[in-house]
Order: sequence, then C-alpha cells, then structure tokens
Amino acid sequence: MAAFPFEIEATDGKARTGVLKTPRGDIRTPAFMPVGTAATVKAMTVDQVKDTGADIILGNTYHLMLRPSAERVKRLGGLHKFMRWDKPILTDSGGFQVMSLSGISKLTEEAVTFSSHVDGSKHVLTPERSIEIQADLLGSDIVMQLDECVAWPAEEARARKGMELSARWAKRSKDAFGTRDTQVLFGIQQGSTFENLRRESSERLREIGFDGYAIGGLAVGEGHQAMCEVLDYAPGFLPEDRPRYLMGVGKPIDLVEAVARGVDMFDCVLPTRSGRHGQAWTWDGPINLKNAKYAEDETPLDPDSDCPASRDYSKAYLRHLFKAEEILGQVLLSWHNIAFFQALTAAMRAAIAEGRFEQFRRDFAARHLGG
Ligand SMILES: Nc1nc2c(CCNCC3CCCC3)c3[nH]c(NCCc4ccccc4)nc3cc2c(=O)[nH]1
Repeated sequence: MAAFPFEIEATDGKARTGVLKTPRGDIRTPAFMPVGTAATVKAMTVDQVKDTGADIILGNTYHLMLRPSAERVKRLGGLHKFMRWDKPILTDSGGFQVMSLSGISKLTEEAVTFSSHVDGSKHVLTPERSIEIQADLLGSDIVMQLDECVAWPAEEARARKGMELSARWAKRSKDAFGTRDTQVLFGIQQGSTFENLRRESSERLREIGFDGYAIGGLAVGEGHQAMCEVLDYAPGFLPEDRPRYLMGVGKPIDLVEAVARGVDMFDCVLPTRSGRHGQAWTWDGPINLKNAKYAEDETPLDPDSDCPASRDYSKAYLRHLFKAEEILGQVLLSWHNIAFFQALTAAMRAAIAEGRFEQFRRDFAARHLGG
C-alpha cells in the first residue's frame, strides 16, 4: 500500500486530474510547485504563497546543506517549522544543483564531491547522505533519489552511463530510505532523448519500486519540441497509478503540453525568477513591465484574478516600481506570477474533470502564443 494515496479523479486522453494525499495536506494535480530554494519562495511570505493556492513547495538540499547546514535546520525543528510552511514540501536531492551551481565537482560511483559556491568548503553527497539530509534533517515529505542529469546533447553511450548510474543510485537511495509511513521517495527516470534508455530506466525504477516517479534529464537545453517528443513516450513507461513529476518545467505552454502527455507535477524557478526581473506571465503571454508602453497603462495584470498583485495594481505602477528598483515590484510580480501558474493548473484540472481539455489546450495556445 502506497504511503501517499494517489486518487485519479478523471482522465481526458492522456491527461489526468487527481489528488495526492499526504499527512500534511492534499496536493491537487496537475500541480505546480513553487521553488523555495533557500527556505523561502524568493520575495514572498509563506502566507502569500498559500494565498495563491499552492499545495506544495520545493526545498533544496544543495543550498540548505551549505547554508545554514542541514544539521542546524534539524536543531531548529526541521524545514517546515523553520520557514513556517505547514503544507507538503518536496526536496530535490542536490546533484543537479551541484552540476549547475558549484565550481569544482567530481562524480564517482560512490558520490558527488564539490566545493561550496558560498565559502569554497568541501562537501560530499552520496545517495545515503542525500536521503539523510532530506528525510531526517530537513524533514521533507517527498524525497528525491540522488541522480545524475546528463547534459544535452549527449551521445547514447554517455546517456546510458548516466542512466545506469542513476539506476544504481536509485537502489541505494531506496535502501537508505527504508520504509516510512509519513514520507515518500520518488525515483527519477533518466535516458536523455533516447527512447530505449528511457524505457530501460523506467523498468529498473519499477523493479525497485517507488511511491512516485520523476522524469529527469529534460529542460536542459533541448527545447520545447524535443522535450515534447520525449514526453510522447516517457510518461507512459512509468506506472499509471502513481504521480509523474517533470523536473524543472517550465513555461506555461510546456506545462499544458506536458499535462496533455500524462504529467502530473511540475516545478520551475521561472515565475519567481522572471518576476524579479519585471516579466509578468498572463493568459495573453509574457509581458515585460519595464516597456515604455505601460508607462500610463492603468489596467491591472488580471482584473479577474483573486490575487491582489494581479487585480489591484496598475501596470503603470508596477512599471514605476521596476524603473525605481523598488523591492515591492519584485514582491508583487513574484506573487502575480505564482498566482498565474496556480490559476493555469487549476484551469487544467477543471478542463480535464469536465472532459474538455483538448479545447482548453487549443484555446490556451491560440491566446497565449497568439501574440
Ligand atoms: N534531481 C534532478 N533535478 C533536476 C532539475 C531540478 C528541478 N528543480 C529543483 C529545484 C529545487 C531548488 C532549486 C530548483 C532540473 N531542472 C531542469 N531544468 C530547469 C530549467 C530552467 C532553468 C532556469 C530557469 C527556468 C528553467 N531540468 C532538471 C532536471 C533534473 C534532474 O534530472 N534531476
């Protein structure tokens, strides 16, 4: 019996809508998970994040093990208490962040060793240590195996090596995790853009057995089309009765096209990162609020939204805040963008439940990409 029941309430083609039930609360899928890298969803309070409708956020092993250290978070009561977020938290295992953030790093069968981008100190991440940090010290609800995300493009032989290492680390992660009744472990499918490797990766993960399955190794530069081509088959290799989480994705159109191919969960820094730089995501596509055309535009970003940042402030005011480099601009736009991503997933859940997802998908693309 899975530790977290996943109830699929409706399907429409390959798209699914359901609920992943956890001791800290239900996660409605399709779900967008805001990224809370250093124990904060940047520029937002946890009450604002909750206000957007987010059911779960991400925490980050890599950042928190470097600062303030996982042991200190543990001594302070764990990540939920530390940051005052009482709903579910999913933590990534840290390997991906090492490869993309830290300077010197070495990857062997045993571990990833690296020097901190904060103070240059040396650190070691093994599958076992990552599980200890996530499950025992941070106390996250959904734990990710340590994996190797192979850079794109990759030769098949290189992609196979990374997939097989990740599969061996999946086993070590599962053994270290053991059986727990209030936390779960997700495996991560690898294999770059090779269908046979993706299938093999999935078979190895299913043999080991996980409560949920992530699709890794994508959104690494391959582009929307190539990602969709992999998603035409990769989700289907994973158990259909367990959640499928596409890591690091993505733009609104990526979410819609991935849901159409059977994906349930997403995370991306895009809404918060682009918000801090003045980019607002809307049903009519992204807009850059620093653009002079908004200088006297008194309309809000979305008058129909229940998010104050989207409904109550004029584009003229938001533009002013960015031109004046006022912190409030970053706060309001992060809030708006997260609220938009939550409104998008809520609209997809409703469309699937009502059997009209294909129409939603066509209408969304026409309006959002229409220009
Ligand atoms: N374990 C693991 N993590 C991956 C991640 C990190 C997901 N977010 C983690 C959060 C935890 C805290 C930080 C992030 C990925 N992120 C991306 N693309 C991001 C692309 C992107 C980059 C910048 C802006 C927008 C999109 N591909 C990913 C692949 C993997 C993977 O195979 N394995």
